[in-house]
Amino acid sequence: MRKPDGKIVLLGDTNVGKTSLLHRYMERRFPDTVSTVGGAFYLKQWRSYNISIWDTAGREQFHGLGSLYCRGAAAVILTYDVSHPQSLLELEDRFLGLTDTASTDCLFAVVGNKMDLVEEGAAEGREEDGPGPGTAGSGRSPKVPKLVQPEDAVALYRKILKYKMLDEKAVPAAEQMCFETSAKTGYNVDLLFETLFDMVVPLILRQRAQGPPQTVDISSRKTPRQTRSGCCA
Ligand SMILES: Nc1nc2c(ncn2[C@@H]2O[C@H](COP(=O)(O)OP(=O)(O)OP(=O)(O)O)[C@@H](O)[C@H]2O)c(=O)[nH]1
Ligand SMILES: [Mg+2]
Repeated sequence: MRKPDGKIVLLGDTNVGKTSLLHRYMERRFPDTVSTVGGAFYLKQWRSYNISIWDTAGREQFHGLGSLYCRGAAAVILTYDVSHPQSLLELEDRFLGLTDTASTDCLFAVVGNKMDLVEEGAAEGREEDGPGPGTAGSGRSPKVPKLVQPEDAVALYRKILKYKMLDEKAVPAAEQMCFETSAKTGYNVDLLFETLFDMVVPLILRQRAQGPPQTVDISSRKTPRQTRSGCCA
């Protein structure tokens, strides 16, 4: 298998729909899902580049793995559920810190999923393959109030930039990086992934131009003298 050229990671609380979004994009389906254990990835060829997309487990017990998956990531998709405000708060409290291991010029997308569930006309798009089985996904679910607004996602995006000490003018605008999606209907799912792929490609090219990461040749270093106590001098 060819080494991926770039990596995108999905993060967010359990049940927000990370696995479903990835299935919808890669397999064009909305299958029944089980809560993810650990993580899994898909490889997507985008133009001449291989991009790995990592699905992570949102459950607390797997939290420690998040920063491992984020290592060197070119983009992170922070996912919440538009009918569940706590899932947006969790992104800041529990998940943002995991991205410290991502690439220094990592891009961030903030994604509100399950738009089909909320009382708003926007996500009433055609279902690509009809309703599939599953709890929240089966049949026509009764609408619930939309409890997280796009402005809340934009506010989180600004907090991310502050946390990362990034200049707002040097990164994509919040409006470009905050999405509302439905894995069930497919609403905005292609837009989300393909916008990110296009943004990640220049990053890959930049990394290639800079060459491989600087390494230290430890074989050429002198062995430190040992002191009597056995410590290194
Ligand atoms: N109505 C609706 N249900 C969704 C949507 N996306 C996911 N679901 C449902 O929400 C539940 C959780 O979806 P998953 O994709 O497994 O959630 P997850 O974020 O991967 O959860 P973890 O793996 O535990 O972190 C499932 O019952 C899905 O069918 C959506 O866009 N609309
Ligand atoms: Mg999952």
